[in-house]
This record gives sequence, structure tokens and C-alpha cells, in this order.
Amino acid sequence: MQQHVDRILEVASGAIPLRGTHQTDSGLLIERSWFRCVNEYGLDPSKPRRGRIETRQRLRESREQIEEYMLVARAGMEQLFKRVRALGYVLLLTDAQGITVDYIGNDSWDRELRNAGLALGANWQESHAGTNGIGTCIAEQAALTCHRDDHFFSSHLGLSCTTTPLFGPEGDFIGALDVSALSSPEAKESQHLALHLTLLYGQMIEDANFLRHFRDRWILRLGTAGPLVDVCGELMLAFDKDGVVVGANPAARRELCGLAIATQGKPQRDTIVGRALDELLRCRLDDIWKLARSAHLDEQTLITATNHQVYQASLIVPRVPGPTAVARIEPANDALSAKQDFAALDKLAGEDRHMGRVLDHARRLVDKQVSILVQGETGTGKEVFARALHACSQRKDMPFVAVNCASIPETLIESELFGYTPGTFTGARSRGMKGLIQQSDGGTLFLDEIGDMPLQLQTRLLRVLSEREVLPLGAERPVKVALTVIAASHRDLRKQIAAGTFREDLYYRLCGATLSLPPLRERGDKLYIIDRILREEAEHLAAMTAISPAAIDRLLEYDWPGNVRQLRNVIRFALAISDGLGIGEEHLPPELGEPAPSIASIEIKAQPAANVSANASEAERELLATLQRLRWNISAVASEMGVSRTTIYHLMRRHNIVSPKDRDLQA
Ligand SMILES: Nc1ncnc2c1ncn2[C@@H]1O[C@H](COP(=O)(O)OP(=O)(O)OP(=O)(O)O)[C@@H](O)[C@H]1O
Repeated sequence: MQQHVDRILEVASGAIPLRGTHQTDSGLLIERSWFRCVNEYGLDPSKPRRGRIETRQRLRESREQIEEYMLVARAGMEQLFKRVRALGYVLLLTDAQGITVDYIGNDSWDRELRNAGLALGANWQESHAGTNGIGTCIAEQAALTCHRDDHFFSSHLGLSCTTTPLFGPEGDFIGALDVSALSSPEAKESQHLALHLTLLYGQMIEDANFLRHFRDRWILRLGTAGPLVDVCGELMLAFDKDGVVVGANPAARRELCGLAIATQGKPQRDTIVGRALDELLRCRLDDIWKLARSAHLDEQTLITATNHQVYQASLIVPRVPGPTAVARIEPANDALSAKQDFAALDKLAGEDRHMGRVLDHARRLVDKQVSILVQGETGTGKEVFARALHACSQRKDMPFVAVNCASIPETLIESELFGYTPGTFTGARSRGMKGLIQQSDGGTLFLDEIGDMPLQLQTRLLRVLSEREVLPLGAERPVKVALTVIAASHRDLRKQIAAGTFREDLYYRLCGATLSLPPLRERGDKLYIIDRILREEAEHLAAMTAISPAAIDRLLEYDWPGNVRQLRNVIRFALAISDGLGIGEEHLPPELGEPAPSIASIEIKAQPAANVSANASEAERELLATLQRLRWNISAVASEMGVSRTTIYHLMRRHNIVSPKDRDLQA
């Protein structure tokens, strides 16, 4: 026992290098976990902790969130159990937090299994259970076997646990499938078969979930086992009639985005949804439609665009008949229908590569029933963009309902979103109200600042999104809604997930595709935006659209921390104070580095410099003194005075202050 403790402490102290030879090697994963347990969670291998069993209430909540997934997983577990029962294994299914939500075991060992923590409600998170199959699989999001003395605590030394992560149809991490034995032979190799079976059934569960989730879509299966592709395609891509990907299984996300190595087997999100099949595979869309008709094997091979792998391909037809099925007979030649009007999206950008890509993806995603997450700094135009997506969609005549999750008081947000029935409240609200979600029925629900939504409401929203129905406060029956959600945030939601303030499962529900708007300072089409806003604002004020070249330069040079919103405000301000006769430099507000007022407002801190004329203003003296003190480093002076570099140059010109270097040059 002491030897086991010493070994862990030695590895955790960094005294010996980690022994694994490959990133996915179980040995390396185990040692990394020991390192985490000691150094991050402060666990002591000589002081085992009692297993944690969650309350029934907590277990119920966990199960409710993954009901659909559990249904499919249960069927897979039953099949797997038939194969491993005789070998003394039990099966566990956990959620993403390591809580055992389903379990198949042998009743006759019930007590021993419970004592070992192999029971419903057991929480296997590494941070308190130490290194173990489930906890470490979750931390690493990779399959592994945690065999006997791989475990951190001596109380688990008899166990052998083999676990694989499970990912949902939208690439989200859902939980883990575990095959465990109370006792097993010494050699870890004895668990090879358990590992292969766990991987196989894990993939079957993921695939079944995927097929179920995308049952009304076309699905392309790609496999390397020749004619077996129909029954065991390794890569699966769900796509629409225009050949745009709407979903991909973990293997497809890894293979087709060329990201397999960098991510230790974690499937990548956001890089594949919204892309065209003919970008990912070396073929035309027509070749894909031909698959539906061809009977010859050689016509059914496709080659990937990134790593040139050859795959056997087969096509699964949507189960729900409808417009998508018609497309099989008359496939669209062009990915985007020429008739569709994208004017609202087109006018959002000029010649900017980043925005060009975003708009290209947006055009493909309109009407694809993929939830979109728009990210970008404040004022970059997330709401404007969401409205444009709505305006270009078939839902354009239905309501666009914008909800700012940060500005509705927490006490009201629930009733505002979900509504309430008559009599739920007293007083003015007694008549009942349709919630904002219901008001968006058939249209678009725009959830702005989604990162500010309270956690408890995130849980309710998650339910609405999965079940497509709302239960107003006080109501007994839920109401169905045709929901299309666009969410937006200027926060980094992944950081919020890590901090525990944003639900990971909700994040994955919301970001079928993530589109990031660039900050204005990085856009190459500033001139286009200035021109557009100037025209719009001038029309509004019945003013002239004239603007001096110097003023344009100033607008182009500025950093725009408030992005397009700030630009619009600046133009509106300038038009107003120019009396509608055209904008000059002098009409721009002080924050852009205004000539006289800005220097007058600079706080005077230094003594006047000796070589400044007697008539010089105090501000002038201050500027010169600062320039001299900071050795004519304009950036340092600008930063000390809290103005831009442009303003400093401007002030120097205005007061005829010339740096020694320039004076030498002039001489
Ligand atoms: N592409 C654009 N063309 C013209 N005006 C724009 C554009 N994008 C944004 N704006 C203007 O900027 C202002 C802010 O836009 P919007 O509210 O969409 O930003 P946001 O990113 O949602 O901001 P926040 O994060 O603060 O909610 C709006 O007044 C809008 O008129």
C-alpha cells in the first residue's frame, strides 16, 4: 500500500517523467490524473475519502436533462451487458458531471457493488473520488482503462474500470459509458477486450442518437469496411438539400476538420456545421445525390479534402417526407438558391474577409433549423446581424422577439420568458400573459446577453429547447412552440462554463453554429461602414452627407472600443453639431482626439518647461514637459495623458512643437 502511495507522490511531484508514450495511452492519462489529484484537488492518496452518493432529487434532475440520450443508451447497455455479464462486469452510464444516472449490475453482489461505489447516484468526479475510470475519462474526454493500482485511493485498488466518453449529436459532451469489474486479473492487458467492447458500444450509442436526432435529414455515412458501410459507417454527416452540413458525429468532426491529433480525441465543434459537403469532400454535390441511385461499389467512393482518405459512402434518406425528399429527385445545383433574397445580410459588410466568411456561413444557415450563437464585442452588431438573418429567412413575416437577458430584472425574467396563466398573480398582472418565448412562435427568438441568464432559468430554457414546448407559470399543460433561437453574447461562454456560471449542455444546444463578428478596429471595410451609416443618419436628420478627408482619416485611425455602435453615435453627434452642412474634423467628439478642447482639459501636473514662450498656455507647457520627460516617445506620452497618439501629433503641430529628431531632419 505504502509503495502505491509513494509511486503516486513521486509522479505528482514531477520527480519522474510521465511514462506514457502517446497522448491517448492510458498510462499517460492515469499519471496526468495523479498529478491533478495531488496538485490541483489537494487529495492525499493515503487518506481515502468516502464515496459520494447524490440525493434522489439531484439524480432526478440529472436524468431529466438527458432523458432522450438515456433511452438510447439503455438499449445499448442491455446488449453490452449480455456480452459481459458472465465475465463479472457491471455497466454504468454517467452524465457529464460523473453522476451515475443508469446502471446494470448483478443483484447478488449488490452490497459489494454499493460499497465500491458502483451504484446509481454515485458521483465519480476526479476532484473527490481521485483517479478512476469515469472521473479521468471525463477530465480527459478520452477512453481509458483504470486498472487496479491505477486508482488513486487504496479503497478502489481491486477495481478495473474501462470507460469511454459519449458525445451528443451536436458534438456536446454528454457523459460516459463504463464497464467495471470488482476484481480482475493482475495484468492490465486482460482488459483489452473490455476496452474494445466499450468503444464499440459507445460508438453505437452515439450513432443511434445521431440517427434519431437527424432522422428528418439526409445522412451521408462514410466507412472503410467496404460494403459494410451501410451497417457500420464510421463518419456520419447530416446535411440539407443544399448540401450544407447541419450535424456531424465525433469521428466526422475529427477526420474532416483535420483536427484529430491536436485535441486528444475530443471532437471539435463549430468548424464543420454550416460548411458545404463539396468543401469537405473532393466531389460535387451531384456526386452525393448519385449515391442514392447507384448500385455499383466503385461509384460509391468519396475522398476527403483535408487528408485525402478514401471512404466507401452510403446515403440515408430523410425519414420524414417533405421538401427535402423532393430535392433528391431534383437536387439544387447551386448550394444557395438564386431566388433567395439575402439583401439584409449583404448590406452588413463591404470588403472584409472575416465578415465575408461570416456572411457566407450565415446565408447557408438561414432556414436550416440550426441554433446560432453570435459572439462579438459589445456594439459589433450582433442584434443587427440576428435581425438580418431573420429578415432573410422564410420566417421573415413572423415575429422577431428580442430578449435582453441582462436587462430584465431577475425577478421578472421567468414570467417574461415563460408567461403566466390568469390568476397566477394578483393585481394588474392577474389577466395572464403570453411569455416572450411563445410570442416568438414561428418566428425568431433572439436571446441577447445569454451569458447573463441566471442558472436556474438556464435549466428551464434547456428544457424548452429540447422539448420545444413551454409551461407558463401556473399552467398545467405545456404549450408547443415552433422555436428558432439565435443567442448572442460578448462574454466568453466557455470561460463561464469553466467557472460554473453557464450550463455546458445549454451552450451546446445554443451553438449549433457559432458565428463571431470582428471588432470594428480589425475590419477592412471601415470606409464602407462609415459611408453607410453617414447616409442613413444624414437622411434621418435631412443633413448633407459631405465629410472632409481629414475627418475620414480620423475616423479610420480611431480604435473604436465601442465598435459600430460608437461609430454611429459619433456620426450622429458630428452631423448634429455641424448644422447639417457637412462634417469636418472640428465636429468630431473629444474622444477621437479633438484639437483645442482636449488639450485644455488635460490636467496640469508638471512645471512649465524653460524653453516655452511666455505666452504659451499651461496646456502647451504641460505637453512639452511631458514630451521631454518621456524622451519624445509619443506612445508613452499619449498613454500618460490618456489620449490617442494622433491627438498628440495633432497638438504638437498646432503648437508648433517639433521633436529634436525632426528638427535635425529639417535642418
Ligand atoms: N453592420 C452594421 N451596419 C450599420 N450599423 C450597424 C451595423 N452593426 C451594428 N450597427 C449599429 O450599431 C449599433 C449596435 O448594434 P447591436 O445592438 O446589434 O450591437 P450588439 O453587438 O448586439 O451590442 P451589445 O453587445 O451591446 O448588445 C446599432 O445601433 C446599429 O445601428
